[in-house]
Amino acid sequence: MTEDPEEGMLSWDESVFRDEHVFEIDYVPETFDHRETQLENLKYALRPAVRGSRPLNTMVRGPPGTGKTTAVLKLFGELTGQPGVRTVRVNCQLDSTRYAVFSRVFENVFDYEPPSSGISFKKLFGQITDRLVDDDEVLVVALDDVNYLFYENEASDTLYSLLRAHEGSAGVRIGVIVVSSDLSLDIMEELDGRVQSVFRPEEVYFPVYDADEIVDILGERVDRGFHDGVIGPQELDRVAELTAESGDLRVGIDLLRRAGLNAEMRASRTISVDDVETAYDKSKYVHLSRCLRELTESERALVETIAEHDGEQAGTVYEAFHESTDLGYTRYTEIVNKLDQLGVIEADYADVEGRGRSRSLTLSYDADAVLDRL
Ligand SMILES: Nc1ncnc2c1ncn2[C@@H]1O[C@H](COP(=O)(O)OP(=O)(O)OP(=O)(O)O)[C@@H](O)[C@H]1O
Repeated sequence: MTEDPEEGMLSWDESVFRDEHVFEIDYVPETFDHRETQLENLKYALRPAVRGSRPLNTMVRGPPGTGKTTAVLKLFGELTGQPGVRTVRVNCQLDSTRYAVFSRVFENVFDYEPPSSGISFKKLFGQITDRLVDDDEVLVVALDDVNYLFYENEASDTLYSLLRAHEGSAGVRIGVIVVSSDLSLDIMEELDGRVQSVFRPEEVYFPVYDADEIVDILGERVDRGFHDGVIGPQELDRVAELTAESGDLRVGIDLLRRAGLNAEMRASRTISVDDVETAYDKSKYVHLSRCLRELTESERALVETIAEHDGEQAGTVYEAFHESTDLGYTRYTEIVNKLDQLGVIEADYADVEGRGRSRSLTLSYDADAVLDRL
């Protein structure tokens, strides 16, 4: 499409963006629609903290990009204004051991990092709990992406220390929110018996947004991020439709930003459906990268094997997988199901001549794109 130089061309200081920052990954949105029930349930669990009591522990689950972290950040933001309540969000991908989690809590409580020479866990723990008691503060810890603590075999110890802190030190009140997007991980099942007996969390589930909800949510971003009239309803619908394929809102946000950049590249003031389609060639990988990021080593190994045997029967893939990892069939099937559920692969039943029904395993993305991101 060509633009009239007088009317449509963008000069250097012109942009389709009113505020490009709202399309960035760490932007916390002002409005947070379609999560009323989840916020209510989380508030219910946290309310005792405001009254100076130990909050209820909570388990937040749901697929990637469904607003779990944002919900926690929003509520923590509100609680920060409340006297006697301290909130700490730990990203367990970065802090994946008990020591690292408590170091992060220490840093929040004391406003400086624990000594780099290293002190024993017991000391670290003691200093934190003493301070909380002295300051008469209730502590709420959100363990975001808690699955990483499980991968490192640190989950039970970490939760045990947090949940039983009040036993060793009178007056300590700590509540825990665990957040997980790994739906194949049975958190309760994986915890030691000693933790299971003290951890009876409230459960809050975050389902994927449907296309109408996505239009609503992204419409808000559009209003804040683009100048008026930059994207029309038809183009926004297409963005929502493509986002709904994975259900990961990050795809939609990235798509809007890239579509805006594409429009600017054509020196246009408005985004066309074509700008959206071209942007999707890149934005669709936002979800893939998010999914690959959280895979364990054996899960990655299977993705790699499937990439080398794309579209082949599950039995054939198993042989190659077993050859390279020595893992058995049960584990193999679990991983296949996880990858299928994440949308990284499609495991479809098909009739195979002479062998009855068998599953064929196909990557949902281009094999090179997957291997590049592994
Ligand atoms: N209801 C909503 N309104 C506005 N923005 C939202 C909403 N839900 C999610 N988002 C946006 O979508 C992106 C992903 O959300 P968030 O990180 O909270 O998801 P998540 O469920 O924690 O994902 P993951 O499990 O992958 O960590 C963020 O940029 C967030 O701002």
